[in-house]
Amino acid sequence: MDFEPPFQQTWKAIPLQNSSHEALLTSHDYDKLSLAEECELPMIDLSHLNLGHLERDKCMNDIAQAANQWGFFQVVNHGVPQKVIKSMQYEQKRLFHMPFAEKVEKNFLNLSSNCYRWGNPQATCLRQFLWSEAFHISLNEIPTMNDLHKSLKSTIEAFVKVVSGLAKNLAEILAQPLGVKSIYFEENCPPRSSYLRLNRYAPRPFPSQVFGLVSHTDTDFLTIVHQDQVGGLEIFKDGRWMAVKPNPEALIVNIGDLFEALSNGIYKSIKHRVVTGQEVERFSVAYFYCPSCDVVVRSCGDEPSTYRQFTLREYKLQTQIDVQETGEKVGLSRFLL
Ligand SMILES: O=C(O)CCC(=O)C(=O)O
Ligand SMILES: [Fe+2]
Repeated sequence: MDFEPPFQQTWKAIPLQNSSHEALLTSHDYDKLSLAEECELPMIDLSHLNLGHLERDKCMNDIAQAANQWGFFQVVNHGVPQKVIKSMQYEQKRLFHMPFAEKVEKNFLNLSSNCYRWGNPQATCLRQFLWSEAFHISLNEIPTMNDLHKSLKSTIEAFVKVVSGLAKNLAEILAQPLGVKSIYFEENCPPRSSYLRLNRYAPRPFPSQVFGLVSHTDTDFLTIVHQDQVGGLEIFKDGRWMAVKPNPEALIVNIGDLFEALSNGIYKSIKHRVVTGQEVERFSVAYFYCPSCDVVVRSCGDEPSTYRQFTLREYKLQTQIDVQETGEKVGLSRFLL
């Protein structure tokens, strides 16, 4: 197990006020995590976009409705070949199962130094600790990735190629009812401004649940996620946490903060988190569809804007400050008018 980051030691080193780590694990706060009810996300069959006018319009309407009412939906017949998904899963597992000492090396894969992340260095209490590791890769960096891992690089390239096309299509469909010009994404989201995140959620060594990812919203226009069959993704809907039922055929799509701002709150960037399993590790890959850092995002439509305009650069900077000061991202509410 030389690939496993030292989760347990780091977790134990987090100072506690009045309780022991073991006592906290059996406390009410931790136990109630397991109560999330399972839900199936709205299902969109994208093959309907290629049928007649009526089916196409209904499909587009269903997408906009899901973005408005759930902020999350799943798509099938999405055009990402199973072969590409399978090799992504294979390469991802191989990557995370490399020795921890290599993964933390500065020039590992020839990616930027903060690309590999594990745990949560900023955690000031147990509930902020993450029992997971990730490679957060700017698409900008992929061409210069280390050729020592050729098959990983070519798999990432193949995956990104199809998923970025899907992200753009979905964004354009979502833009239509808002009256946002269909060229908007072509103009503002160059192919290399997006991100890919490979996630591994390590099995937790004790019975009570801990987070793989704490509650958050995504900082992008939209996210496309492929998760394996282990489960653990939860969304906050109608005042409670609901567990997303895995579907082997589907990709998950969720609205990010930038689309919520652009749509003036019509599409919802909702909170989600990942709870880890006890016996098995879980893998997921997320594609974050983003504009260039200096594009000004402003709300569309005739209604008074809920949020002031901002750039992604500004938004990320604010998030960094908030995380440093409070341990958490505050998000869109920082930009309320
Ligand atoms: O692992 C998942 O299912 C979700 C990942 C996620 O929310 C993220 O990377 O932002
Ligand atoms: Fe997320």
